[in-house]
Amino acid sequence: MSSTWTLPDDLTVPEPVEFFPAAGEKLPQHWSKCFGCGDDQPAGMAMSFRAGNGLEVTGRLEVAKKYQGGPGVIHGGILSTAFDEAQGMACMALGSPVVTGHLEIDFARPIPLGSVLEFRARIDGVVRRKVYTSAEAVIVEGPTADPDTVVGTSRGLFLTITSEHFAKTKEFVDGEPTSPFGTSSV
Ligand SMILES: CCCCCCCCCCCC(=O)SCCNC(=O)CCNC(=O)[C@H](O)C(C)(C)COP(=O)(O)OP(=O)(O)OC[C@H]1O[C@@H](n2cnc3c(N)ncnc32)[C@H](O)[C@@H]1OP(=O)(O)O
Repeated sequence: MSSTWTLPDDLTVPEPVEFFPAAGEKLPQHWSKCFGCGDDQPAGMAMSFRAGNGLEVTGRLEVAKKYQGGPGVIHGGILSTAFDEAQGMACMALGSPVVTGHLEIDFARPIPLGSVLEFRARIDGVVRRKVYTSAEAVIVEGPTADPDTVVGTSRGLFLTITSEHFAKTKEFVDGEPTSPFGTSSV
Protein backbone atom coordinates (compact mmCIF):
# COMPACT_ATOMS: atom_id res chain seq x y z
CA MET A 1 0.00 0.00 0.00
CA SER A 2 1.62 3.21 -1.19
CA SER A 3 -0.78 5.81 0.20
CA THR A 4 0.57 8.95 1.90
CA TRP A 5 -2.81 9.52 3.59
CA THR A 6 -2.52 10.63 7.20
CA LEU A 7 -5.23 11.32 9.74
CA PRO A 8 -5.19 14.73 11.47
CA ASP A 9 -4.26 15.07 15.14
CA ASP A 10 -7.56 16.72 16.06
CA LEU A 11 -9.65 13.81 14.75
CA THR A 12 -12.59 12.80 16.94
CA VAL A 13 -14.45 9.52 16.72
CA PRO A 14 -18.25 9.96 16.84
CA GLU A 15 -20.88 7.47 18.00
CA PRO A 16 -23.30 6.18 15.34
CA VAL A 17 -26.66 7.99 15.43
CA GLU A 18 -29.20 6.10 17.52
CA PHE A 19 -31.34 5.20 14.49
CA PHE A 20 -28.41 3.63 12.58
CA PRO A 21 -29.22 -0.08 12.00
CA ALA A 22 -27.71 -2.71 14.28
CA ALA A 23 -24.76 -4.83 13.13
CA GLY A 24 -25.84 -7.28 10.43
CA GLU A 25 -28.96 -5.36 9.41
CA LYS A 26 -29.45 -4.15 5.86
CA LEU A 27 -28.84 -0.47 5.17
CA PRO A 28 -31.39 1.39 3.04
CA GLN A 29 -30.21 2.77 -0.28
CA HIS A 30 -29.66 6.50 0.02
CA TRP A 31 -31.34 7.22 -3.34
CA SER A 32 -33.10 4.79 -5.67
CA LYS A 33 -31.51 6.28 -8.80
CA CYS A 34 -27.95 6.13 -7.46
CA PHE A 35 -25.57 4.45 -9.91
CA GLY A 36 -23.88 2.63 -7.03
CA CYS A 37 -26.77 1.37 -4.89
CA GLY A 38 -30.10 2.36 -6.44
CA ASP A 39 -32.71 -0.32 -7.16
CA ASP A 40 -34.33 1.94 -9.79
CA GLN A 41 -31.18 2.39 -11.85
CA PRO A 42 -31.02 -0.32 -14.56
CA ALA A 43 -27.52 0.74 -15.64
CA GLY A 44 -26.24 0.75 -12.07
CA MET A 45 -24.08 -1.50 -9.93
CA ALA A 46 -26.83 -2.57 -7.50
CA MET A 47 -24.51 -2.65 -4.50
CA SER A 48 -26.06 -3.67 -1.21
CA PHE A 49 -24.93 -2.83 2.30
CA ARG A 50 -25.24 -3.98 5.88
CA ALA A 51 -24.28 -2.26 9.09
CA GLY A 52 -21.16 -3.61 10.77
CA ASN A 53 -19.84 -2.99 14.24
CA GLY A 54 -19.60 0.61 15.35
CA LEU A 55 -18.83 2.91 12.45
CA GLU A 56 -18.24 0.12 9.90
CA VAL A 57 -20.42 -1.12 7.04
CA THR A 58 -20.00 -4.03 4.64
CA GLY A 59 -20.94 -3.83 0.98
CA ARG A 60 -21.35 -6.36 -1.81
CA LEU A 61 -20.70 -6.03 -5.53
CA GLU A 62 -21.13 -8.71 -8.18
CA VAL A 63 -18.49 -8.07 -10.85
CA ALA A 64 -20.55 -8.36 -14.03
CA LYS A 65 -18.99 -8.79 -17.47
CA LYS A 66 -20.02 -5.23 -18.35
CA TYR A 67 -17.54 -3.97 -15.73
CA GLN A 68 -14.55 -5.24 -17.73
CA GLY A 69 -11.48 -3.03 -18.06
CA GLY A 70 -8.43 -5.09 -18.97
CA PRO A 71 -9.19 -8.51 -20.49
CA GLY A 72 -11.07 -10.54 -17.92
CA VAL A 73 -10.72 -8.11 -15.03
CA ILE A 74 -12.69 -5.29 -13.41
CA HIS A 75 -12.24 -1.72 -14.66
CA GLY A 76 -10.38 0.43 -12.15
CA GLY A 77 -13.03 3.12 -12.35
CA ILE A 78 -15.71 0.64 -11.38
CA LEU A 79 -13.69 -0.43 -8.36
CA SER A 80 -13.19 3.24 -7.44
CA THR A 81 -16.92 3.86 -7.73
CA ALA A 82 -17.62 0.92 -5.47
CA PHE A 83 -15.23 2.27 -2.83
CA ASP A 84 -16.83 5.72 -3.13
CA GLU A 85 -20.23 4.19 -2.54
CA ALA A 86 -19.07 2.01 0.35
CA GLN A 87 -17.31 4.82 2.18
CA GLY A 88 -20.25 7.16 1.53
CA MET A 89 -22.60 4.57 2.98
CA ALA A 90 -20.38 4.28 6.06
CA CYS A 91 -21.08 7.99 6.58
CA MET A 92 -24.75 7.10 7.12
CA ALA A 93 -23.68 6.40 10.71
CA LEU A 94 -23.46 10.19 11.14
CA GLY A 95 -27.09 10.69 10.09
CA SER A 96 -26.06 13.60 7.88
CA PRO A 97 -25.78 13.72 4.08
CA VAL A 98 -22.29 13.77 2.63
CA VAL A 99 -20.47 14.14 -0.67
CA THR A 100 -17.02 12.91 -1.62
CA GLY A 101 -14.28 15.54 -1.56
CA HIS A 102 -11.23 13.32 -2.06
CA LEU A 103 -10.77 9.62 -2.78
CA GLU A 104 -7.61 7.60 -3.30
CA ILE A 105 -7.42 3.95 -4.28
CA ASP A 106 -4.69 1.29 -4.24
CA PHE A 107 -5.29 -1.55 -6.67
CA ALA A 108 -3.59 -4.51 -5.02
CA ARG A 109 -4.65 -7.60 -7.00
CA PRO A 110 -6.44 -8.32 -10.29
CA ILE A 111 -10.16 -8.91 -9.80
CA PRO A 112 -11.60 -11.41 -12.30
CA LEU A 113 -15.03 -10.92 -13.86
CA GLY A 114 -17.51 -13.16 -12.05
CA SER A 115 -16.08 -12.32 -8.64
CA VAL A 116 -18.21 -11.17 -5.75
CA LEU A 117 -16.48 -8.43 -3.80
CA GLU A 118 -17.02 -7.57 -0.17
CA PHE A 119 -16.16 -4.05 0.95
CA ARG A 120 -15.43 -3.23 4.58
CA ALA A 121 -15.71 0.52 4.98
CA ARG A 122 -15.70 2.75 8.02
CA ILE A 123 -15.54 6.25 9.42
CA ASP A 124 -12.13 6.75 11.01
CA GLY A 125 -13.09 10.07 12.52
CA VAL A 126 -14.33 13.58 11.91
CA VAL A 127 -12.99 17.14 12.06
CA ARG A 128 -15.71 19.76 11.73
CA ARG A 129 -17.52 18.86 8.43
CA LYS A 130 -14.70 16.58 7.29
CA VAL A 131 -15.31 12.84 7.57
CA TYR A 132 -12.24 10.64 7.19
CA THR A 133 -13.00 7.15 5.89
CA SER A 134 -11.17 4.03 4.78
CA ALA A 135 -12.06 0.68 3.24
CA GLU A 136 -10.73 -2.63 1.96
CA ALA A 137 -12.12 -5.07 -0.60
CA VAL A 138 -11.79 -8.85 -0.68
CA ILE A 139 -13.10 -11.46 -3.12
CA VAL A 140 -15.60 -13.69 -1.32
CA GLU A 141 -16.93 -15.68 -4.30
CA GLY A 142 -15.45 -16.54 -7.68
CA PRO A 143 -12.39 -18.12 -9.24
CA THR A 144 -9.83 -16.44 -6.95
CA ALA A 145 -11.96 -16.02 -3.82
CA ASP A 146 -9.99 -15.56 -0.61
CA PRO A 147 -11.53 -13.54 2.22
CA ASP A 148 -8.08 -13.01 3.75
CA THR A 149 -6.48 -11.38 0.71
CA VAL A 150 -7.12 -7.67 0.29
CA VAL A 151 -7.49 -6.84 -3.42
CA GLY A 152 -7.92 -3.08 -3.03
CA THR A 153 -7.84 -0.35 -0.41
CA SER A 154 -9.20 3.17 -0.28
CA ARG A 155 -9.09 6.31 1.80
CA GLY A 156 -11.56 9.10 1.36
CA LEU A 157 -12.55 12.49 2.69
CA PHE A 158 -16.29 13.19 2.73
CA LEU A 159 -17.90 16.50 3.61
CA THR A 160 -21.21 16.82 5.39
CA ILE A 161 -23.62 19.04 3.47
CA THR A 162 -27.05 20.62 3.84
CA SER A 163 -29.97 20.29 1.43
CA GLU A 164 -28.83 23.55 -0.19
CA HIS A 165 -26.01 21.60 -1.81
CA PHE A 166 -28.38 19.69 -4.11
CA ALA A 167 -30.81 22.58 -4.51
CA LYS A 168 -28.33 24.00 -7.01
CA THR A 169 -28.81 21.02 -9.36
CA LYS A 170 -32.49 20.37 -8.62
CA GLU A 171 -33.63 20.95 -12.22
CA PHE A 172 -31.39 18.13 -13.50
CA VAL A 173 -32.64 15.39 -11.18
CA ASP A 174 -33.80 12.23 -12.96
CA GLY A 175 -36.60 10.90 -10.77
CA GLU A 176 -38.30 12.00 -7.58
CA PRO A 177 -35.89 11.80 -4.68
CA THR A 178 -36.94 11.92 -1.11
CA SER A 179 -35.78 14.93 0.83
CA PRO A 180 -33.12 16.23 0.69
CA PHE A 181 -32.59 15.20 -2.91
CA GLY A 182 -31.63 11.62 -2.40
CA THR A 183 -29.36 11.84 0.57
CA SER A 184 -32.03 11.11 3.14
CA SER A 185 -30.73 9.47 6.24
CA VAL A 186 -31.49 6.00 7.58
C1 LIG B 1 -27.15 9.92 5.56
C2 LIG B 1 -26.88 10.02 4.06
C3 LIG B 1 -25.77 9.20 3.60
C4 LIG B 1 -25.44 9.51 2.22
C5 LIG B 1 -24.62 8.44 1.59
C6 LIG B 1 -24.07 8.96 0.34
C7 LIG B 1 -23.29 7.92 -0.44
C8 LIG B 1 -22.86 8.59 -1.69
C9 LIG B 1 -21.75 7.86 -2.37
C10 LIG B 1 -21.35 8.63 -3.58
C11 LIG B 1 -20.81 9.98 -3.16
C12 LIG B 1 -20.46 10.82 -4.34
O1 LIG B 1 -20.02 10.36 -5.34
S1 LIG B 1 -20.71 12.50 -4.17
C13 LIG B 1 -20.40 13.14 -5.77
C14 LIG B 1 -18.96 13.55 -6.00
N1 LIG B 1 -18.63 14.70 -5.16
C15 LIG B 1 -19.07 15.91 -5.43
O2 LIG B 1 -19.85 16.18 -6.36
C16 LIG B 1 -18.59 17.03 -4.55
C17 LIG B 1 -18.14 18.23 -5.37
N2 LIG B 1 -17.40 19.18 -4.49
C18 LIG B 1 -18.10 20.07 -3.75
O3 LIG B 1 -19.32 20.25 -3.90
C19 LIG B 1 -17.30 20.85 -2.75
O4 LIG B 1 -15.94 20.93 -3.14
C20 LIG B 1 -17.39 20.24 -1.32
C21 LIG B 1 -18.85 20.20 -0.84
C22 LIG B 1 -16.79 18.81 -1.26
C23 LIG B 1 -16.58 21.13 -0.37
O5 LIG B 1 -16.96 22.46 -0.56
P1 LIG B 1 -17.43 23.38 0.67
O6 LIG B 1 -18.68 22.84 1.27
O7 LIG B 1 -17.46 24.78 0.16
O8 LIG B 1 -16.31 23.17 1.74
P2 LIG B 1 -14.94 23.96 1.92
O9 LIG B 1 -15.23 25.15 2.80
O10 LIG B 1 -14.26 24.18 0.63
O11 LIG B 1 -14.09 22.88 2.74
C24 LIG B 1 -14.47 22.46 4.03
C25 LIG B 1 -13.27 21.75 4.62
O12 LIG B 1 -12.97 20.61 3.81
C26 LIG B 1 -11.67 20.68 3.25
N3 LIG B 1 -11.71 20.16 1.91
C27 LIG B 1 -12.66 20.36 0.97
N4 LIG B 1 -12.39 19.66 -0.15
C28 LIG B 1 -11.24 18.99 0.10
C29 LIG B 1 -10.43 18.09 -0.69
N5 LIG B 1 -10.77 17.72 -1.92
N6 LIG B 1 -9.32 17.59 -0.12
C30 LIG B 1 -8.97 17.94 1.16
N7 LIG B 1 -9.71 18.77 1.93
C31 LIG B 1 -10.81 19.30 1.41
C32 LIG B 1 -11.33 22.18 3.29
O13 LIG B 1 -9.93 22.40 3.33
C33 LIG B 1 -12.01 22.60 4.59
O14 LIG B 1 -11.20 22.17 5.66
P3 LIG B 1 -11.12 23.00 7.06
O15 LIG B 1 -10.92 24.45 6.71
O16 LIG B 1 -12.42 22.74 7.77
O17 LIG B 1 -9.97 22.38 7.75
